Amino acid sequence: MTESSVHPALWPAPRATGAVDATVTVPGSKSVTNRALVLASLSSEPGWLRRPLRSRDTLLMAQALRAMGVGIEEGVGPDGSGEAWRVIPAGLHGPARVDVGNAGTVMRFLPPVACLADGPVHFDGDPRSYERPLHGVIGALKSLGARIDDDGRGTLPLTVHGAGALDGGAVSIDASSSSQFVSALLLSAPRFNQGVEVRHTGSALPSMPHIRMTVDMLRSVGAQVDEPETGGEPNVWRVSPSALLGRDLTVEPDLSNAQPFLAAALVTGGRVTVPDWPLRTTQPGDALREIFTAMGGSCELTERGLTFTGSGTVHGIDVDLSEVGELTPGIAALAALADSPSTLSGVAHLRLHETDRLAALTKEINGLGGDVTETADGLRINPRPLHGGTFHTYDDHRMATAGAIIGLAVAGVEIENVGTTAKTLPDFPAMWTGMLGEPSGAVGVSPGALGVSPGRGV
Ligand SMILES: O=C(O)C1=C[C@@H](OP(=O)(O)O)[C@@H](O)[C@H](O)C1
Ligand SMILES: C=C(OP(=O)(O)O)C(=O)O
Repeated sequence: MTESSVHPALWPAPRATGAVDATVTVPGSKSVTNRALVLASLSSEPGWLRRPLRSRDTLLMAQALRAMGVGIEEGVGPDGSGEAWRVIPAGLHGPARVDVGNAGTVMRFLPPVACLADGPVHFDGDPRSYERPLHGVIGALKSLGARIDDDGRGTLPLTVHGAGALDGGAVSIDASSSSQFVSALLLSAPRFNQGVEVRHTGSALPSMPHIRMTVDMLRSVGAQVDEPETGGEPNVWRVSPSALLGRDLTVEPDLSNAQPFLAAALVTGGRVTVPDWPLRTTQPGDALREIFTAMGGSCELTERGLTFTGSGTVHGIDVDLSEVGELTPGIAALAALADSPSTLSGVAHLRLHETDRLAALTKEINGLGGDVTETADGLRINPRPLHGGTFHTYDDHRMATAGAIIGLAVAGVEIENVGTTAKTLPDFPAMWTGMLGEPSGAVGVSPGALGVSPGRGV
């Protein structure tokens, strides 16, 4: 959690004075877009990616793959509907330079791809990328036959000396600090000479839905995957060597980015509809239906999408978020506005996300008068009346959206560097004010409609 010395403009988080009633079209999933880009680049034929997310993380992924020789062109999709990317695989080349920014998916998914390039690929990124764990990927690739120059700390920067191919085979890793280590090795494995067998040997593995997403997407392009959830050995994933198919894939809306909008319905006792919410998905954000229902709302999922309705009161919750860690900042924000205490557990690994999210949430919510305590693996949150103030984001998109949720109910919250939402949701400020019914922040909903519960601090 490093506070930047330069403070980009403060964004006055708009306060809701009534129940929201909005339909919010949420852009594509970061996790699906970046997996699809990698798989399409490794395929043996061109493919289409419709409604891809265009945000910092996905543009960095596209730029990196282009730097290695992949064609990624703008198009309108095979049936003429909607914006799309046409991905044209090619022999992967080095020398190349990859800027990972602070994207976990780019820094973890691409070193295995770079092993297949025919020259050196240098990886660098934001200062925070030097602190985020990469040891599982670096160590595994070295033991599978790769030559990597790194400084031995298990982080960036590094250079992968691609040899045009990688042996692959069996490897053991400790992925308790990030599920992305497992996903990274599986995604490129069909192109390794012997495929891969990845065995997780550490303590609990976080973010299992994201590993399911990797397995599902690999299977959808023709890869053969054996894994624990379909009868395989616990904590072991095997991918056989094979060619991959080019596909025409439409990216689902990012359900984790739907979180702040659904939260607005919960906080204001309003209603928000997210069109195209998938009926079946591996995205962890789908768990919001259950979590936010437990926190006081109700939802209806139809072919059209998800409609979530708040009751006007936010309840505290005791919940293990290990499977859905990226939802923690938004849930913590709601918990600070609730009518009873909350305990969020299973998310120690969030200390190594975009920032140390447990420290950042504690400091910023307490800075507004809250009562948040860090535990060994999460947060304990006692709701208290909050007051306005600056909510720092530490270059973390989900800190910015968490602050905006609090700002709905607390006057005078100002978000420092709301632009950091560009990591996965570049239009967030406009979408937020649009949801609230005003183009620029002042919210003109009739007063009195906002159900106020004791702990909310409004
Ligand atoms: O594979 C993915 O797309 C992701 C996996 C998770 O990472 P961790 O397992 O490191 O938490 C998640 O938090 C991140 O936002 C996206
Ligand atoms: C942890 C996250 O991102 P990353 O892909 O950079 O790990 C996140 O989006 O919450």
